[in-house]
Amino acid sequence: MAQQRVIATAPGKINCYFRVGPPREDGYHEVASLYVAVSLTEQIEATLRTDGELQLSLEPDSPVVHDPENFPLGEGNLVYQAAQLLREHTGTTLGADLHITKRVPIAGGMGGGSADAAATLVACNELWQTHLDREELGRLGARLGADVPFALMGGAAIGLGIGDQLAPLLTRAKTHWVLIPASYGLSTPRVYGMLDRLRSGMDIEVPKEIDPAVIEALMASDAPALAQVLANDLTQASLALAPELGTMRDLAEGAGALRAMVSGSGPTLALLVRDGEHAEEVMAQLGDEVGVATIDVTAPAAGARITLSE
Ligand SMILES: C[C@@](CO)(OP(=O)(O)O)[C@H](O)COP(=O)(O)OP(=O)(O)OC[C@H]1O[C@@H](n2ccc(N)nc2=O)[C@H](O)[C@@H]1O
Ligand SMILES: Nc1ncnc2c1ncn2[C@@H]1O[C@H](COP(=O)(O)OP(=O)(O)O)[C@@H](O)[C@H]1O
Repeated sequence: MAQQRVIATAPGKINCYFRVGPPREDGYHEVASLYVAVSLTEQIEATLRTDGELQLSLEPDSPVVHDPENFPLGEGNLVYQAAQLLREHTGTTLGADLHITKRVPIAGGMGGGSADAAATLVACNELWQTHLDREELGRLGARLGADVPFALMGGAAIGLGIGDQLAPLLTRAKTHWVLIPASYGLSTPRVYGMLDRLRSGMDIEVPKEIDPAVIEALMASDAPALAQVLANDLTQASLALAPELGTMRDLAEGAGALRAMVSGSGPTLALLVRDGEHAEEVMAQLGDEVGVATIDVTAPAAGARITLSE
C-alpha cells in the first residue's frame, strides 16, 4: 500500500578539497573530492497521485533567485528526472505532486540540484513503497548527477571516480562556515571546460587521494589548520568566468574569515570561520561594510532522510 504524503530533506555540500584530472573521452573528469554536507537543506513534499502524473511546484517563499530558464518546473528539473527514473526502474505506475522548498543557491556550486534529486528519490521510494535500499538509490542517483550519491549519504566523505565512488568519513567534528551566494549562477560544464582550456598543453595526472592534512584538520575540527589546506582546482576557472569573485574573496578574508574559497564550481563563496560567534562577527562586518547577504551553516549535516510519512 502506498503512503499518502511524504516529506524528505537533503543537504547542500561544500568541497573542502577538490582535485580534478584531465578530461575523459565522455567529457567527465576524474576527481578527488572531500565533501562535507552543510545545514542548508532542500525539502521535497511528495503527495500521492493515482493518475500516474508527476506535477512539480516551487514553494513561493523559497529564498533563492530563480527564473523558469534556470529552474524549469517540468521535465528539465532534476526532481522530475529522479521521480521518473525511480518509476522506470521499479515499474510503478503511481504519480506524485512534488513540492520543492529550495534554499541552496541554483547553479551555485553547492549541489542543490543533486540534493533535490536525492530527496526526491528517498521521498518517492517511501511514497510508492518501492523498497529500494540505500545502495540501489545511490546507483540510480549516480545516473542523475555525479554529486547525487553524496547528497544521499551526507556527513563527510571522500569521493573518487567522477565524485560518485564514496568512502564515508566517520566524524561528527563540527565546522562553521559563512556562505556568500551570488545573484547569478555558473554552469558546471562551462567551468570544467574553462579549466581544460587554462590547462591546455599541461600534463595533468588523475587525482587518487585527498591530502591527509585536510582530513586530519577536518576530523579534529581544527579550523585554523583546515584554513591552511583547503584546495579547489576549479577556483582559477570560476574566477576566469566571474572575475568579481576574486574581489569578493579578498573582501571576505578582509572581514576576518579564516579563509574564503569558491564552493565547487562556484559562484557561491564558502568562508571558513572558527565558531558560531566568529560567524556572526564576519557576517555583521560583511553586511555593514560590503552590503552582501550571507548565510551561516555548520557541517557535517545528515544525508537525504524522511521527516514525515503518513
Ligand atoms: C563541480 C562539482 C563538485 O562537487 O559540483 P558543483 O560545484 O557543480 O555543485 C561536481 O563535480 C559536479 O557534479 P554534478 O553537478 O552532479 O555534475 P553532473 O550533473 O554529473 O555533470 C554536469 C557536467 O559537469 C561536468 N563534470 C561533472 C563531474 C565530473 N566529475 N566531471 C565533469 O566534467 C561534465 O561536463 C558534466 O556533463
Ligand atoms: N532541482 C534543481 N535545482 C537546481 N538546478 C536544477 C534543478 N533541476 C535542474 N537544474 C539545472 O541544473 C543546473 C545545476 O544546478 P545546481 O545543482 O543548482 O548547481 P551546481 O551544479 O552548481 O551545484 C542548473 O543550471 C539548473 O538549470
